[in-house]
Amino acid sequence: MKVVSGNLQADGMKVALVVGRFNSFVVDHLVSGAVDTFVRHGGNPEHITQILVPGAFEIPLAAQKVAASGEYDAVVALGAVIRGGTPHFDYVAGECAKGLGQVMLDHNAPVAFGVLTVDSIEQAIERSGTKAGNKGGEAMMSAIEMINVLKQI
Ligand SMILES: Nc1c(NC[C@H](O)[C@H](O)[C@H](O)CO)[nH]c(=O)[nH]c1=O
Ligand SMILES: CC(=O)[C@@H](O)COP(=O)(O)O
Repeated sequence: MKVVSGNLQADGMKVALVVGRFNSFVVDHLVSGAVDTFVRHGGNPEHITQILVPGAFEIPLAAQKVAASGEYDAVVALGAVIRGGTPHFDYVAGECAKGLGQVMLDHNAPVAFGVLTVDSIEQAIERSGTKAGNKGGEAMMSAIEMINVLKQI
């Protein structure tokens, strides 16, 4: 049996971070986690472009334009959607996830989902560099692995 898998070497890669600024007190830590992970795996921080958009709802459109440009090996989407008292959360988080999935398949390009979709500020803090890790770093790791595995298929 032949097994195809991707390693975590990021040297030579160009990555775009598409970042929703909403809840920036959390999102800033996701950005740091993503950049640290890229550098720890051999990537050059100068090969990262950060694109800021208002919130998670706007991330897919910017990600689509980035993917269409063909200038980057992957898009890493970062943001934080925190549930409030109305159904708003479901619309914002749902459209963000759906849109990013669509961009990935339409453009045949890796798109990593580093957007927190959480019920509380506590859950967001836990997942942005404290007790439950850093979802920005995890998303970057997935992007690196996907870039490398797709090269081999
Ligand atoms: N409530 C959150 C939002 N809301 C803003 C939307 O993303 C969007 O910018 C607005 O509706 C204008 O189109 N965004 C987040 O990223 N996180 C939230 O918790
Ligand atoms: C995720 C959201 O959009 C949220 O912050 C909105 O809060 P609310 O439902 O209380 O308006």
